[in-house]
Amino acid sequence: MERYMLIKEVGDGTFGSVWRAINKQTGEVVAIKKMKKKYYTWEECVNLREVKSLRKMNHPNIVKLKEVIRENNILYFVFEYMECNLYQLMKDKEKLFSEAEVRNWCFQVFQGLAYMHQRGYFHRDLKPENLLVAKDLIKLADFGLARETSAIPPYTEYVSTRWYRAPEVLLQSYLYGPKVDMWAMGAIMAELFTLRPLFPGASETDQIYKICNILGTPTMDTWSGGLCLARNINYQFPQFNGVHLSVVIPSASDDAVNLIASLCSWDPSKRPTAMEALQHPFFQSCYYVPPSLRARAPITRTPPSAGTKDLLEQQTAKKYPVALSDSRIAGNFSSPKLPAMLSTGVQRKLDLMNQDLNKNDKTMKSTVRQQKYRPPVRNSPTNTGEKLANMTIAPRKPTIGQLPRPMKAGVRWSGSSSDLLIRPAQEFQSGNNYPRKVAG
Ligand SMILES: Nc1ncnc2c1ncn2[C@@H]1O[C@H](COP(=O)(O)OP(=O)(O)OP(=O)(O)O)[C@@H](O)[C@H]1O
Repeated sequence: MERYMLIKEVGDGTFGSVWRAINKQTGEVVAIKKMKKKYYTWEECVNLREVKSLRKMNHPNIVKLKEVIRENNILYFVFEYMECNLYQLMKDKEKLFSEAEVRNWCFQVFQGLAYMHQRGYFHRDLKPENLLVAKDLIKLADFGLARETSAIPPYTEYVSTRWYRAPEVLLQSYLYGPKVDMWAMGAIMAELFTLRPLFPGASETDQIYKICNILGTPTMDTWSGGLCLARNINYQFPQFNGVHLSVVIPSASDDAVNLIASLCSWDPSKRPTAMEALQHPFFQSCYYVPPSLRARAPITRTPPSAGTKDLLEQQTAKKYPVALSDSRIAGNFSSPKLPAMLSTGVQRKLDLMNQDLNKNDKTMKSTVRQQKYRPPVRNSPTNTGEKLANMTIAPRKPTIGQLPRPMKAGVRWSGSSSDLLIRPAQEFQSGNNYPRKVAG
């Protein structure tokens, strides 16, 4: 560790604190995650999920693990450094992000996800804090909960931060898969548009309540498997008709709303894969023609109906999807100031995915924000957590089209989930000191 000089703490997670540091020999700025738990042998370290999964991943939208160091029984991960996380970008934002910005980020995240899902991993804890941003680049981080899809269920331990937790996980399915990441992305994408969490549940029960409130109660048609899961744990869904997502996310285009709606399908099998999401019309403009080709070829967009094959054919034809959908950003590609990672990594994205498709058959089948974004306290991840088992929520009076009340700064609540929806905003205490901890 003497090779590194720690500069400043930039993050304090459940498992470790993260520092901006400098490699004294090379001058390179890195992020060093110092694990809180002590590690007395190397075997313990190499078996860590974060190590096992990350060392196998090499993708421009997945944060690069450079080195693992164990010194005095303390474990350090050395990562490439990223400027901030997506939550930090959202929390102080006064104006909404443009759709082009949302599109750019989401396109990249789906590429990272497509890559990791194809390699047989899923993340399981996607949330804005785990999406790291540097300029126009965004990368998946925090693989502490990543899991191999080939791992044998049941998956019983704690999974994912509540607000982004898929309904099958909330209902204690032991057989969930990569589609949990797609659900989380639907919730994150909506949050990028509104700067407020889509399903800010105050507890696991309230989490399902909030989902029902927006999506409508699941039915045999929309999610028969979910009704079984609920029955298994003696849980009764609250009754809601739901609202159209365009009402909840008014600034999003029809394409964006359509994609979010399919990502947030109750039934995991109805959610698109990451590869399918990349081909959604919302990303139609995300195809970048390198400057060298611009004079010769017009930008070709992926037809809305294009399948994987078409997409891959387009890559072969050197139409690089780089999630840079406006000309200002695209122009940056010819800039000599462009960071090396942009010039090398980004254009390889779908090429890498293409390789993986062939190689790896393990693939499993602008308005000012009205309220400051101040989520509630959350508990640390826990294996026990509160459970829905044996808990029955009496059907509440159906409230057609009722939306969660905008969250006030520092909203704190006690009482039932329904209170949250009906209490006047002024009853909420205000204050800005709420840590964004919603796990459990
Ligand atoms: N490579 C990086 N570059 C810059 N900042 C980083 C980097 N990695 C992590 N961070 C910052 O540190 C925070 C915590 O990191 P990380 O999520 O890996 O820790 P954790 O203990 O696993 O957290 P969690 O409580 O989410 O499980 C991130 O939200 C981010 O703000």
